[in-house]
Amino acid sequence: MTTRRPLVAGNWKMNGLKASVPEFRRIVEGYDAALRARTDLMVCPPATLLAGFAAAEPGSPVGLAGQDCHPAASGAHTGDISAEMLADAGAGAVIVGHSERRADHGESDELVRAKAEAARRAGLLAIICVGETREVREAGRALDVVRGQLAGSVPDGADGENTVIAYEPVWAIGTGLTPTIDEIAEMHGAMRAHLKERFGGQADRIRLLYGGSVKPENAGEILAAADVDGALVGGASLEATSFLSIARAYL
Ligand SMILES: O=C[C@H](O)COP(=O)(O)O
Repeated sequence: MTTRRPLVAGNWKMNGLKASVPEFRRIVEGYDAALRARTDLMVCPPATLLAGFAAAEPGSPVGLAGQDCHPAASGAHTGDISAEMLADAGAGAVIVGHSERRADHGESDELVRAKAEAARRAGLLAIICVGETREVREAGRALDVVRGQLAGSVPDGADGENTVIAYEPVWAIGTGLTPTIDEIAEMHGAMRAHLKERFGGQADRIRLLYGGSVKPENAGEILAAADVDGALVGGASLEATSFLSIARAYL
């Protein structure tokens, strides 16, 4: 049986200023030997803070990640940031295809896949997000829709070293609502089965995170669900205390 090392990643979204450096430091200080032995920890700050966080804690065991990247390495793309730039700023990973980007910027599966390929080109771990809307779940089509997103968004050659998948039901993000543990396990099992059809044994090495209203109060139950290899945390990652408390569910 393959052992997957858990990953707890904090997506700060469009939150944080230079004044947030001490909060990041508290996360680094709280990532003690016991936690390090059990789980990877990562913070995904706004791009403006990446280099500052990296400089504030050089060599930190807490990973840093971007929240998006352009498919191209460089060029005339005003306002965009490439995977290479994120790597240069100190990131080791990048989130692609978050539902907020799919909704706010009309990102398609094809574009998300190109971004994941760009992440690999730059040597970054791609955290590829998928997840259904409330309407889709209520219509009983959640599994099919997420399988379709995986088929379209995950590049060929994905493996445990270059890819993490985050299942984030759109209706659970920032709402305090979560699927039942059975629903989470069902979805993660379906995602694993889909990845196995395409990638064979490598699928057992790809970590599947759950995201959507993960809090210290529900982390223990969610992180113990079958085929859940960690969490992508939004709001509760902004404070070191709550973020670390979620990671401590692994102790
Ligand atoms: O990327 C993180 C997710 O969108 C979850 O956000 P949330 O924990 O605030 O619900």
